[in-house]
Amino acid sequence: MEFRAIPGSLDEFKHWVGTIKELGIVIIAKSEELLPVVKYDSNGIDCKADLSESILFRSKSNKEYSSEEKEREFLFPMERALVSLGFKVYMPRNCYMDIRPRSGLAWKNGITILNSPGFVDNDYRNTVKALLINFSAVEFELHHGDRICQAVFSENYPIYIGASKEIFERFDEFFPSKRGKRGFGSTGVR
Ligand SMILES: O=c1ccn([C@H]2C[C@H](O)[C@@H](COP(=O)(O)OP(=O)(O)OP(=O)(O)O)O2)c(=O)[nH]1
Repeated sequence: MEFRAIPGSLDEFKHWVGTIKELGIVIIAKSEELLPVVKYDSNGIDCKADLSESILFRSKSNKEYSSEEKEREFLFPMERALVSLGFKVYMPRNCYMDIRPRSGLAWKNGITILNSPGFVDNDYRNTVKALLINFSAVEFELHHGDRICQAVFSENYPIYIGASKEIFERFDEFFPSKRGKRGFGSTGVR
């Protein structure tokens, strides 16, 4: 898989984006620290936990932990958490993205992706998220920026990757779609 840096400034990006739409995948992280880690020798990217976004927990425990300025959170045994990955993605038609567990976390800590593989629709424009579950008997400590899952694409397009808060926030203006920001059961069950 081929990775290329994208223009960082908003003006350059606006100019560039028109020509790229059918040619490649675009990943925009909210900040440099949340840029997914590119693995040149595979089709995957490692995605990081963004704890500055709220996490939706379903707790089975009565224990309470205070998180230190959202630098860390605890995932209790059998608890699930919807964790933001701090980036948005655009994919050309027919391409989709899978969110998959990391084997090391599953083996060492019992942490996996509950809806594995998570399916990111081609027209989804919100922050990509990971639905984690702790299948171990002890709580798991999660830190901001931890690599918690990996993403793979269904098609072999070049991947244009960069970090910009401004572009991240205005992402759906550049890549309008019918679904927009809706996901996670937005269409109900009937
Ligand atoms: O691991 C995941 C799974 C889904 N999503 C987002 C992108 C996806 O396009 C959207 C909807 O996912 P899916 O179609 O699997 O869920 P649904 O329950 O059918 O939701 P909807 O009714 O919104 O289609 O949620 C993620 O960010 N990560």
